[in-house]
Amino acid sequence: MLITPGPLLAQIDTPEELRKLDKSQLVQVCQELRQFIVDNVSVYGGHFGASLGVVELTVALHYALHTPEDQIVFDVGHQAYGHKILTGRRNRFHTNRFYGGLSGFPKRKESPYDAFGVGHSSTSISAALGMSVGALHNGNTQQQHVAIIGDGALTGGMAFEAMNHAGSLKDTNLLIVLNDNCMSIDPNVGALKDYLTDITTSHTYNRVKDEIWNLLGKMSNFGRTAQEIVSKIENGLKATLLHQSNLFESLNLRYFGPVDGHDVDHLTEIFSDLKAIPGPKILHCVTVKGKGYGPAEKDQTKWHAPGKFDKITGEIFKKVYEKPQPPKYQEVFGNTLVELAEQNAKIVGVTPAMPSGSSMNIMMKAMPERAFDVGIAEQHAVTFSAGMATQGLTVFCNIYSTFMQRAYDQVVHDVCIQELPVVFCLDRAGFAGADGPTHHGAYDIAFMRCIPNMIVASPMNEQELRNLMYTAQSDRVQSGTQSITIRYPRGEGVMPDWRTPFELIEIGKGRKVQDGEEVAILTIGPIGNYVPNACQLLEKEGLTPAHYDLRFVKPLDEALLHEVFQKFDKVITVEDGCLMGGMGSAVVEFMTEHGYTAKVKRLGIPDRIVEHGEQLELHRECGFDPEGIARAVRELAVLTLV
Ligand SMILES: Cc1ncc(C[n+]2csc(CCOP(=O)(O)OP(=O)(O)O)c2C)c(N)n1
Ligand SMILES: CC(=O)[C@@H](O)[C@H](O)COP(=O)(O)O
Ligand SMILES: [Mg+2]
Repeated sequence: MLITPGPLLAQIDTPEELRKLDKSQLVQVCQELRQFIVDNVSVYGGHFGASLGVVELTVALHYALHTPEDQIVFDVGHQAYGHKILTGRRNRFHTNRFYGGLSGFPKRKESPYDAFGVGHSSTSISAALGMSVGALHNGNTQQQHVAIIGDGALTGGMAFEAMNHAGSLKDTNLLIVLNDNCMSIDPNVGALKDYLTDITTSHTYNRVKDEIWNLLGKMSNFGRTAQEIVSKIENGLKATLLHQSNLFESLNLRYFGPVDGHDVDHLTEIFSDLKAIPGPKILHCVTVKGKGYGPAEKDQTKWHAPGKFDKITGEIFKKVYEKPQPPKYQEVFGNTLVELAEQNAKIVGVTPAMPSGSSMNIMMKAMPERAFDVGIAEQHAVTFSAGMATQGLTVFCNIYSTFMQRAYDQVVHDVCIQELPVVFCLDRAGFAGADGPTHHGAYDIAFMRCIPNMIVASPMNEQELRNLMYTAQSDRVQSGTQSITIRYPRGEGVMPDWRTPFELIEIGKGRKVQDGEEVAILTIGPIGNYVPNACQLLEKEGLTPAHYDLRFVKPLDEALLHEVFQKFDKVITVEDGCLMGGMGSAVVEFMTEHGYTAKVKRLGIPDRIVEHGEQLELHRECGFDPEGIARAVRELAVLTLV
C-alpha cells in the first residue's frame, strides 16, 4: 500500500526539486516529511525516533548543499529515512526493510545520494574525511563532505580516531554535524555525554565570564570605557578559553553551536554560510529524538524501533496468543544472568550500548554496580572485560555478533593470548533479518573457532542456553585458561517453560537428538529446530535421517563424530553462519584428518552478501530452511556412493 504524501512533498522527487522551493516553504516540507515517516513506519515498522529527530537537518542540508555532488554520510544510517524519501525513493519507501525492497540504511548501490554504506556506528567522519581528501586529490576544492553523527555514535573510538586525523588536515572541506539528542538507543552514557551537555549549557565559559564581570563590576570607577576594555578582554578570553576548554577546538576543528536542530530556516542559513568557511569544522545541533510524535519523545528507547503501531493512539501492536509463547533468547540471557549473579558474587556484565537489545538492562536494574554499559565501544568492552578477568571476576560480555567484528584484535590479543576466561555472549548470531547484511551475524563461528584458547558453543534451545551460561561461570571454565563464546540468534526460542534447573554441560559434548537411517544431519544452535520439520516432509517419502546437535564447534565432540562417520556415509551439516570456515568446515576437517570418506553436503550462508528480509526468507534463499534441508537429504539419499 502506497502512503500518500502531503502536497509539497508529493512534488519533491529529488533534492533538485526541493531546492526550487522558496525557503519559506521548508517548514511545511518538514511537517509533511515527518508525517510521511510516521504514516509509513506505523504501518510497515522500522527505525523511528532517530529519523524524526533529523527531519530539519536533512531538509536543510539538501536545500543548502548541492547533493549528490556534495556528499552526506549518515552515521549508522538508521536516521536516514527522510533522506531516502527526498532522494527519489518516496514511492518505494513502503518496501523499506522488506525482502527485495529498499535497505533500511544508506547503501551506495541503491542511490547516488547514498554517498557511503552504513549500519555500524562511528564510521561517518572517517568516510567523509577520506572523500574530502580524495576530492582535493582530484583537484576539486568546491565539493562539500558532511558527516552527520549522533552523540551516541560519537562515543565510538573510530569517531575520535577520525577527528584526531581531521584536525591535522586543514584544507579539507569536512563538516561534521553533531546531532546531539542525549540518547543512544538507551540513554547515552559516559563523560562525553556530560561534556556535551556542559557545553550546550556553556557552564565553563559562562562561569568564568561571570566571575570576571563580577570582579570588574566592583571596580566602579572604571565606568563605561572600562566595560568596553573588559569586553575586549572577554573576547580574547573567549577565544583562548574556547580553544582550551572545547574538546573539538582543541583538536583543531572549528566548533560552531550549539544551535537548535529543529529550526530549519536557521539551519539552512548556517549550512550555506559554513560552505564558505574552509577547513574541518563541527556544527553542534541540539535535537529531540522522536521529535513531533509525542509518545516517541516521551519514551525514546521504546520508540527507537517500535514495530508497527497505531499512529493515533500510540499503541504498539503486539501479537496476541492463546497459549504461553517461548521467550526470546535475549530474555533468557538477561534473566539467567541475574539468577546466576545472585548466586555468584564474581559475576559482572558488560554491554557496549545495547542494554535493551541484549537484555543486559535486567542486570543493570537489579545490580547497577555490577553491570556496565560502556557506550558504543566494542573494542573497549572486550579489553575492559579482560581487565576485570585479571582480577578474578567472571565477566559476561554480551556483544551482537556483527558488532564483535569490531573487537577481533582485542579478543585475540587481550583475552585469548593472555588465557583469560571471559564469557562472550554473541547475540543476533546468524541472519539478523530486516537490518540486512551490515547486521547479519554471519562470521562469528569462523572467526572465533580459529583462535587458540577459545571455546565456541551454541544452544539449540533456551534450556541449553541457560546450561551453557551456568557452565561458563562454573569452575570448569573459570579455573581454566580458555574463553568461551556462546552464540544465539535474534528472536524467540522453542520452550515456553524455559526456567529449567541448571545442569553442567561437559565442554565439547554434543548429543544425538534422533536416531535415523542413511543420512545424518549435524546442526549447531537453534537452526537445529528446523530438522524435525524437514523430517516431517521426508517421512512420506520413507526417508528418516538421524539428527545430531553438536552444541560445540570447538572443541568438537570427536567421539560423537566418530560414531556418525562410522555409521553414515552421507552427512549434512546445517548452520546459520558462513560456510567458509564454519561448523561444516570443522566437520570436514575432522573427517579428512581421520580418513573418513563420507559424502558431505554443507548448508549455511554462502560466500556472497545476503541482503535483508525476514530470517526465514533468508534461510530459504540460502537453502537451509526446513524445505532446503529436506531437499538436501533427498539429493544425498538418491546418490549411490562407490
Ligand atoms: C558498532 C555499532 N554498535 C552498536 C550499534 C547499535 N546502534 C545503532 S544506533 C545506536 C545508537 C546511536 O545513537 P546516536 O548516534 O546518538 O543516534 P540517535 O539514535 O540518537 O539518533 C546504536 C547503539 C551499531 N549500529 N553499531
Ligand atoms: C541501527 C542499529 O544498529 C540498531 O538499531 C539495530 O537495528 C538494533 O537491532 P535489534 O532490533 O536486533 O536490537
Ligand atoms: Mg543520539
